[in-house]
Amino acid sequence: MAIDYDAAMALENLGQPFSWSDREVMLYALGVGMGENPLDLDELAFVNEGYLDPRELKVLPTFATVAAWTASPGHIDLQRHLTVDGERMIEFHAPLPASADVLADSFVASIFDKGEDKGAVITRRTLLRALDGRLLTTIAASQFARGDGGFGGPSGTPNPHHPMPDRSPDHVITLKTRPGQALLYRLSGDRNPLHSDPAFARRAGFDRPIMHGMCTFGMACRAILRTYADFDPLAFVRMGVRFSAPVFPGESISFALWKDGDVVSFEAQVEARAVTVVRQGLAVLR
Ligand SMILES: CCCCCCC[C@@H](O)CC(=O)SCCNC(=O)CCNC(=O)[C@H](O)C(C)(C)COP(=O)(O)OP(=O)(O)OC[C@H]1O[C@@H](n2cnc3c(N)ncnc32)[C@H](O)[C@@H]1OP(=O)(O)O
Repeated sequence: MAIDYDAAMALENLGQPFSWSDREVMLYALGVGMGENPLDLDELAFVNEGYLDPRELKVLPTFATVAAWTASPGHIDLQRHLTVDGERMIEFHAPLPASADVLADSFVASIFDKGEDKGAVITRRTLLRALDGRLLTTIAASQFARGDGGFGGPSGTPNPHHPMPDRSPDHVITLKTRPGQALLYRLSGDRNPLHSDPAFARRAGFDRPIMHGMCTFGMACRAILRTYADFDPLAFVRMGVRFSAPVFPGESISFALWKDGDVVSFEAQVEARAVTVVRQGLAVLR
């Protein structure tokens, strides 16, 4: 069924409650590959509560992407198996605590028609607030619905293009993923069978399950935390990416990073296949 543009744009859902504890925070950090080396004390701080002070547990900023994973303005009828994550942009207004009760407001921000042979790009915006009303994060999540183009909506793009600097990267950080990483990551909320069920992945045109875009996003955050933020989760003001090709669990991802003032630009490659999997990466640091 074609997207009903006016009905979809009117969707909103205000004040949906969510909560998490240190268990969800640690499970998420494990899902994006932290704790592989239990003697790496910098990453251990994200997967292990402090023995002397449990408040020492650090929260990865990109935990925001799963903290209210099921927050939704309402249903849009899409061909689910053909829908992939296209882009993400998060604004970090205040630190996420290691356990919290929050409220989520969700809206449809835009829907662009890329044509019948390409798809539709749907962007949902979610605002996470503490119970006292303080804004914690704003998340703009764009999905590329490959089977739903040509519905007659406006053409355009949700986010401005962020070009990479015209010089060699200042740093390249290569992070390994494990063959079973998506099976662990999905327990943080996104149980889309595209990441776990080989038959479902084949229906979508992939010869095996692909990695969650949000897992790659969390790994980019790890690379930036390590390289430019001294593992301080509070350093992040904003972070965004475009997913330009799928990653398969088990592959190594090389993050190319540039820093100009407070702005980190980044791209990611799976060098073994010579494919750029993340483009237009942007992180603004305090
Ligand atoms: C109801 C169900 C909800 C499901 C929620 C899903 C949540 C998760 O579980 C799903 C996932 O995590 S999927 C994994 C992560 N994502 C991916 O791997 C996608 C990788 N990207 C691609 O495959 C292609 O870029 C692809 C396919 C995205 C686009 O490739 P092409 O068709 O070759 O596009 P191209 O010709 O390069 O460009 C056409 C127009 O689209 C714009 N565009 C390209 N990539 C985009 C992207 N990633 N996001 C947003 N827009 C994008 C281009 O700019 C171009 O626009 P215009 O014509 O206006 O210039």
